[in-house]
Amino acid sequence: MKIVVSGGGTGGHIYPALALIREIQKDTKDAEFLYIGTEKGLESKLVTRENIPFKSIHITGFKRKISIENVKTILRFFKGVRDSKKMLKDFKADVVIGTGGYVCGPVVYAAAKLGIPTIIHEQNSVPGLTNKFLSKYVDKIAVCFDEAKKFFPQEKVVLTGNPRASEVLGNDGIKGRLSVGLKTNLPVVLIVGGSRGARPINEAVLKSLTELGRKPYQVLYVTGDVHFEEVQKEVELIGNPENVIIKPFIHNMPEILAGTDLTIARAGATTLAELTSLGIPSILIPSPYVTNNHQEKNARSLSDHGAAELLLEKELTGKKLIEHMDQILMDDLKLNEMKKAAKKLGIPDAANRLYHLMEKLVNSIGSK
Ligand SMILES: CC(=O)N[C@H]1[C@@H](OP(=O)(O)OP(=O)(O)OC[C@H]2O[C@@H](n3ccc(=O)[nH]c3=O)[C@H](O)[C@@H]2O)O[C@H](CO)[C@@H](O)[C@@H]1O
Repeated sequence: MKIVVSGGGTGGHIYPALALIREIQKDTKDAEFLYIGTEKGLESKLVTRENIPFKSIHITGFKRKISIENVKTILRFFKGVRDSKKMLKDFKADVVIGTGGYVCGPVVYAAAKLGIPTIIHEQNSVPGLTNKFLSKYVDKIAVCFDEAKKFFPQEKVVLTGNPRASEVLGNDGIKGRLSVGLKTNLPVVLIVGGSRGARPINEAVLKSLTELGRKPYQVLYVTGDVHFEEVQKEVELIGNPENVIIKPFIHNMPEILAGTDLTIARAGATTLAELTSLGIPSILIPSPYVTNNHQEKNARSLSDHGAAELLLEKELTGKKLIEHMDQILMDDLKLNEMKKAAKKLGIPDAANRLYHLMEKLVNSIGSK
């Protein structure tokens, strides 16, 4: 089977696509893949390092305000559709799956117009602009939250969960810890601001750095690639405590998560799928800068069930961060309750569910 996957911009759209590819590769040697993304998005780096054939189109996102840029985006969209059609025909795609981000718009639309079976995967509880647009044209819509169903045509929607939830299972946490220089005998707090890092989280962590150095736990603090140098400069002035390891980006996140006791993160949907699948307690600081405030809604779907604590960015300080961490890590009962609550919300077989949906769709169309 020839499978085209498209999704990009940020890790939250790319890692689910990669996890689906790996699930299919585990099951069959007969699948061929083509990933269509943009050169500028994180996908051009992440996909090529996995040795998956990658092609790009040029496309930008819509601005919410009326602007001349939007006219250019419309022109780029139609050019993107033409380029995608050519790529899909040359590759002879049997099915096309979009995992979100604006690059999916022209690719999945082109596939639908060519009569190729199409699926979109929506990670969030509130869908993005591209998936809402595409929902009219695609055959199936895979969602990760029941709350997301109401935004789409009912006959197309299936709850699959996020394939990344499956991929993070069964990894070696000790190997993960050793890979970044963490000790094996102390609890680990992972601090990460989503795939691109988050300045407000970085500021709060820097304010609490000295205090963190006195704690009976260790911290893996991931700054985000673009913020790393700036953070390092500050750290040189403050001093880097021995129990705090600082990295720009983590490429072996499944192993790292397997060795993590508590996570402090933004509330990107893919991160949340990983945390619930593994049953990792978290303190979530949703980004208020996203469409329809969807990260807060994502976060509440965990915090309402006791799987996470919600800390709004407007209330975020270094002191608050440490208080929350201490309260959870110093209380075994609470930690265990949160673990159990998180695990209950996970969909660990999500990759298989999405793969199955894809196979069923291709077979049903093939037999018409
Ligand atoms: C600002 C923005 O628009 N963010 C969106 C984006 O977030 P973002 O790209 O930050 O997505 P998520 O937090 O959902 O997922 C990040 C992914 O990157 C991985 N990772 C992260 C850091 C790192 O160093 N290494 C690493 O591998 C995580 O394990 C996870 O698989 O997509 C999500 C999923 O649609 C949305 O919910 C978010 O609102």
